[in-house]
Amino acid sequence: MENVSEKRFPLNAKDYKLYEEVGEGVSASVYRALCIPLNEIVAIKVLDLEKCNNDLDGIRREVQTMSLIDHPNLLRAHCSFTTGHNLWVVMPYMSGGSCLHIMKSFYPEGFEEPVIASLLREVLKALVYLHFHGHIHRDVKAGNILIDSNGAVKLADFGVSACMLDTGDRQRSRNTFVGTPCWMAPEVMQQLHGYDFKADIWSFGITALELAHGHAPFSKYPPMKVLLMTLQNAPPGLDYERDKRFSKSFKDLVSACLVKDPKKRPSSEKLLKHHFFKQARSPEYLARTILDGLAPLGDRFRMLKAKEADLLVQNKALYGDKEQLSQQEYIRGISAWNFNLEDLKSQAALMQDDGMSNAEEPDVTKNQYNEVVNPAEGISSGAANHSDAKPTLEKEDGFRDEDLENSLASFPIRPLQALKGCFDICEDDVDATGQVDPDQEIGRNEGESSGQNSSLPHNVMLEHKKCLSGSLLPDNFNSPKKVNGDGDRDYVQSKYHSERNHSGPLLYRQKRDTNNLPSADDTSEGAVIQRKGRFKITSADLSQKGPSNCNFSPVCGGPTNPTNLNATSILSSLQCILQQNSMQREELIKLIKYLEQTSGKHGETVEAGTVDILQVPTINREKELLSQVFHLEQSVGSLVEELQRQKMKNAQLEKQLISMASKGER
Ligand SMILES: Nc1ncnc2c1ncn2[C@@H]1O[C@H](COP(=O)(O)OP(=O)(O)OP(=O)(O)O)[C@@H](O)[C@H]1O
Repeated sequence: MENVSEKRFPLNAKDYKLYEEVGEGVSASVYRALCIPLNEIVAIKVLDLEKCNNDLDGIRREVQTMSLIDHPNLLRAHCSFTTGHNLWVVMPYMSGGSCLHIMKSFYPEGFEEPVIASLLREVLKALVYLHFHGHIHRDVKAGNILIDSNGAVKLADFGVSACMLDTGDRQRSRNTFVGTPCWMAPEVMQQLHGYDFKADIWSFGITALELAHGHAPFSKYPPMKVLLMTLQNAPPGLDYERDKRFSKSFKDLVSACLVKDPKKRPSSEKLLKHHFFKQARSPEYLARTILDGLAPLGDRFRMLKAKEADLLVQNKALYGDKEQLSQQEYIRGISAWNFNLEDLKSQAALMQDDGMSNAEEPDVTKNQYNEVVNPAEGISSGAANHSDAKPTLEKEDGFRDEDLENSLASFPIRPLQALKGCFDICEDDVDATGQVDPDQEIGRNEGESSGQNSSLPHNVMLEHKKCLSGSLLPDNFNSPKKVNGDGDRDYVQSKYHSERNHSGPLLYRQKRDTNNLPSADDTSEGAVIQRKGRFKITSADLSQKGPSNCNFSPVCGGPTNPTNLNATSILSSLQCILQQNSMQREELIKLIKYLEQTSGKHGETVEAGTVDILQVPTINREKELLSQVFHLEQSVGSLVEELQRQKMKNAQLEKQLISMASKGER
């Protein structure tokens, strides 16, 4: 590996003496160390390559970026090399640690404005440089703003940075899902049109709020909720009332960055000219103000770690391992947030009930709607001036149930697919087309009516659901179109009436078939002779014979003029009844078998009883259906006869017309 610094840093582990740990990330631990030959204190980031989930490309990218950059506000690597299964990245030691650590230890309520301005200006300079060279940092946050003993500020962590120019076609926007949820721009979450440098400007705005409050907006929420809130709520901002201590220019800066439409965000270059930065001071000022009297970084890190461990134990009792672990990573502000679909689902489920009682962040969102634009100064605070802020009614927590539902319905498809490459997504849940597993759909749609009998095995449950839902015909039987809305309502009604008129399922089928009526031009069954309502008589029907005069109401579910029906539809109805009958039998037999098996342990009595109960109605129903079939056959015959008569009448009329016409010509 190369050595990129002017000084030649050795590429051998034995030339370094590792001291205490001073930081920890997802895949790395950072140590204070001594470079023995140069007698210089350095920081060494030790990455366990075996734990990096084969993301060697990402690591190579980080190291490359760290080596190539050359800007006083960017943390540059002295050198890097592998030792055993670890990668060591040697870099300048930033003894102040990260802004996040400093806030956690001494400024839990955030920094004063001049400090924030001084820090942010340095970060912005780094972003101007990165963006100019085609890089998006993608992980701008207080945890990645490091300070050295002199108050020099450096933006660190290129673990997730991306080069906009690193593909052959010089793509203009990225399509990957990286970053830390709280700081992540909405377009990065959405994955609709990719994203660009402006994603860093959003994160920069969130970082500004983080430095002002001591934590990022929504940081108390589970990641899934953060995603939804970022996408749906008005952008967070400085509150007119709560943040009185901050200037209007600061509020303006934040609201300029936190606009959902990336095009409306200023570039880093433009932002650097913002009047907010007029109050930025020198590194010495920072050193004097926020570093003075701080304990050594290693000690602070140890204390914070112990604090987090306590929190972990407390949370364990409350949430259980999994939830609490992701929260813990979250609290630490780790970038490569490792979630999977199941986590998201369970977090989404938690959201519905948690009441958000311990939430403090929603105030920000809620208050945004109360914020007033100050026309005199042309400055607004918070979301009031965000064109994309939605002035809808919200719950106290700033979160709307309908929105949550809508979002849950739409959200998982695209972002989660995009996430597939980056995180551990359960493949089974979303197929390649983004379709939901039909089995799951069945469970979701029919679960309520079926009462979710969990004691039955899955295959029996599905069959059983069909029985309970009225029609024993499969949904797509003879009718590929699914009936929605009123069609379903009719179906539901029919199932309750099916015992009385024995026409439930058939009625349903007839109704469904109306969705599939051929168009006026459809002549597949012969030319249309007569059309009444949804029925038609075609020339093909006229060739058939049979007895006349019958009543079709049991089949059609209501009084119907038999001349309105054609023989084809009646025959298909008869076939339908027969098929339905045999399917009913099959399913009943399956149920009986299942009950026989499961009740085996209860002995003979139960088994015999079960069969009796189920067999009696089956036999009765079969008889009724057979007699219906007989009636229907008669009806078909009479209809065909009637049609024949009409046909003859027509022929006679036609003859008369022809003879009258020929007389008229003469
Ligand atoms: N050069 C340094 N000097 C002092 N402390 C450092 C240095 N580099 C990193 N740290 C500390 O170590 C922590 C973790 O480092 P880093 O962010 O590079 O790891 P990571 O695995 O990329 O973490 P994350 O993904 O959470 O950003 C930092 O938050 C910081 O507190």
